[in-house]
Amino acid sequence: MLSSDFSNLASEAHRMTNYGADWLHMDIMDGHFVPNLTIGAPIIESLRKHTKAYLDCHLMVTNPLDYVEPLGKAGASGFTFHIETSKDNWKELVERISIQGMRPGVALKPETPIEEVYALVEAENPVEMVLVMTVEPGFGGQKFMPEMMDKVRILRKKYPSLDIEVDGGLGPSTIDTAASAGANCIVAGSSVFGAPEPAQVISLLRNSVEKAQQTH
Ligand SMILES: O=C(CO)[C@H](O)[C@H](O)COP(=O)(O)O
Ligand SMILES: [Fe+2]
Repeated sequence: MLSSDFSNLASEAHRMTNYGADWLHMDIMDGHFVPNLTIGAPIIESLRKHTKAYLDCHLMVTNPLDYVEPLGKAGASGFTFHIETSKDNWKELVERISIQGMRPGVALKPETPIEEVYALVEAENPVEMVLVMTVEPGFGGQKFMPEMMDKVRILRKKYPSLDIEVDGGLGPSTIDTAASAGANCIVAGSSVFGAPEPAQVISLLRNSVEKAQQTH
């Protein structure tokens, strides 16, 4: 939703779910962890009144713990924090996210090694999704980094049933690379919002993932 018209968020959300989107990816940025500022819990709360869609919140903030309760109460569905901000308190974070009824996920920046998330996937209270950033976090419309696919391949081999999300620069020209590496949750902002027929792009992305899953 980073590429949506923020002044018409509810109608943009309806537009995307009608076009076939399964989830709405909500980029929460604090102007500190990343040099951009977007939305927070009040806007998620407002949007929740207009849609039943899964709100997949991606926390690009320095203190994700501060956002758990507000976002849980606002009706967020998934809460994905960055490992770079949470090396010392991820266990507490995951536990509190689950208590708030949200699905915990962990994200990693391009320069962060994949090994840093293994403990979170293997924990007693594990994260349920790993988000592999395929651009530097902060802005939409950047170029996909194919070299991040090594991380996706390693994760898919190690954890066959894990949800692996890729985020940044995904669209018709990059989806096959991500899908064949093993990604099954695809975030697409500019390629969908910028398309003359967004429904066609969404269906192309889905088909690519389903085809790759059949051949795995
Ligand atoms: O987390 C993000 C940026 O930090 C966005 O989710 C991501 O960039 C999606 O936008 P696009 O598809 O335009 O690259
Ligand atoms: Fe994102």
